[in-house]
Amino acid sequence: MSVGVSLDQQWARIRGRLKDEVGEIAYRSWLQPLSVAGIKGGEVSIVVPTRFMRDWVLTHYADRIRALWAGENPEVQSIDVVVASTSPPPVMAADNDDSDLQVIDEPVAVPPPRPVRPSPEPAYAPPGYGGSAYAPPPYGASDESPTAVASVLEDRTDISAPLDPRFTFENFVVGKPNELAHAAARRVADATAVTFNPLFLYGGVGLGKTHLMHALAWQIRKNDPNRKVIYLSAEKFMYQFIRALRFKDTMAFKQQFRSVDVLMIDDVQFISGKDSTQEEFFHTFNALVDQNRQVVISADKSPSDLEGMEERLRSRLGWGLVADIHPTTYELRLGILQAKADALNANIPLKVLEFLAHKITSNVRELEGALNRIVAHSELVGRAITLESTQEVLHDLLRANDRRITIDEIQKRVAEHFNIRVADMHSARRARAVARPRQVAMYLAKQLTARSLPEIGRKFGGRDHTTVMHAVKKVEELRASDPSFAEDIELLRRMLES
Ligand SMILES: Nc1ncnc2c1ncn2[C@@H]1O[C@H](COP(=O)(O)OP(=O)(O)OP(=O)(O)O)[C@@H](O)[C@H]1O
Repeated sequence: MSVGVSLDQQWARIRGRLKDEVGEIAYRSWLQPLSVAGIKGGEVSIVVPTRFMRDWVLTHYADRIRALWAGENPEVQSIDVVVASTSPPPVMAADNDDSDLQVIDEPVAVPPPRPVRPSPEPAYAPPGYGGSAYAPPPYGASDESPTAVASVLEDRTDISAPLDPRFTFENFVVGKPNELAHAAARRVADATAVTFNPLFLYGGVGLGKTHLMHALAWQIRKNDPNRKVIYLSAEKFMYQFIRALRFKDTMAFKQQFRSVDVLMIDDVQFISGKDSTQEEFFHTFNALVDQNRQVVISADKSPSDLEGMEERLRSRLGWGLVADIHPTTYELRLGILQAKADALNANIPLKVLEFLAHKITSNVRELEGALNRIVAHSELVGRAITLESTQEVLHDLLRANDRRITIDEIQKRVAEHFNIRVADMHSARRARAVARPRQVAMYLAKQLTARSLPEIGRKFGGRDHTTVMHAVKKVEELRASDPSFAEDIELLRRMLES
């Protein structure tokens, strides 16, 4: 039949339209590997390399492909999507628009299934058939790279990551900054029915997200050992997914993840910008939530702030309960230090713990590291822990933790505290209600930053350094004579330092 070439051209045009409509990444993932075997009785046969891809194309793109075909060729009424296999398909190469397209009169011959797991090869490219029709799905952004895939091939451990025995609820110290996240994790762990789904925990580095996730998983396992809980990092999720693609094993991958009672994914920000992993994650997530299975996610930012995440995923992640872990306060740091010192059975003077809680404000991981260092040092040299030895042993860490508080921050905090406008810090107004907070801010700027008096003056509406000196003196006097004023200042200082 002479229509072969025109069918070829039609398919090329349809592919062009699809690419424009769905975008480069989705096109390369799901549509580029498609090829057309022919047309028979008004039905176009489309060949895909895997069953997973067939399911995907049928659910996501079939209607559109059919409509585009009907637009191109009035003869077309339906499409059929079939899985190809190891032998070269009797079709045009998806990437080779010059090849002739055969029109077939027989149903597409579907070659026997390919082995599910070819033996791992060092090379990234999957074994293609005839080197033509199959283009490996792209792995989203550049990080999903051949090297990543290669390293993943070695990793064939259980899908759930091991839980750290130290990360339990019993060992988690609760304070204001983490009380909501802790209560939510406890509720989910002890609930018999799914309450909020997903539970989304977020907070800065080293503030206890992983600890809480593990604690939750331990608790669920303890309450009901039959519940299937999978905990893993988003990074590992991505590697598993890549490996599944690599081995054409995506159905097993899906089944594994979609048959759990509780799915916990840590550090989900890792898949930002990795579009194909996000896509898969999104579907896994939806499938579980639809079946009323519990999903728990952690991240370093709130769902709405996760850049590089697809909008629909971000909004879906925020549907349940979003609980944040705030930076630690002095009290929480001290509480954590005391708990860890007890656990280590170490005899550490309270003033050393207070000193550490005051100085190491970055995160709990560093705080713990500092404690371990001074304990180890004391054991090695056989001397008791003192404030002096602590300062000596930790001098590098302490320097790095010298918080650089800015004058802007001080002005903002003080203005908030006294309920005045930040602009009043710079204004010429002399009313007491404004002038006193301004003096407090100047005083704190002198105490908490390394700025000189003239520099501070400049930041307060170009005031003279003598004005700053006067403010510092005045605040010191008031602190000495008025305990509630002194308390206010102390509170502000702590807030700024935490
Ligand atoms: N409230 C707490 N009580 C006791 N230990 C804590 C607390 N918060 C954090 N930790 C400890 O601090 C360390 C770091 O915590 P974790 O690994 O959970 O942080 P994270 O928020 O997951 O960090 P990252 O963002 O790097 O993944 C752990 O050893 C953890 O046990």
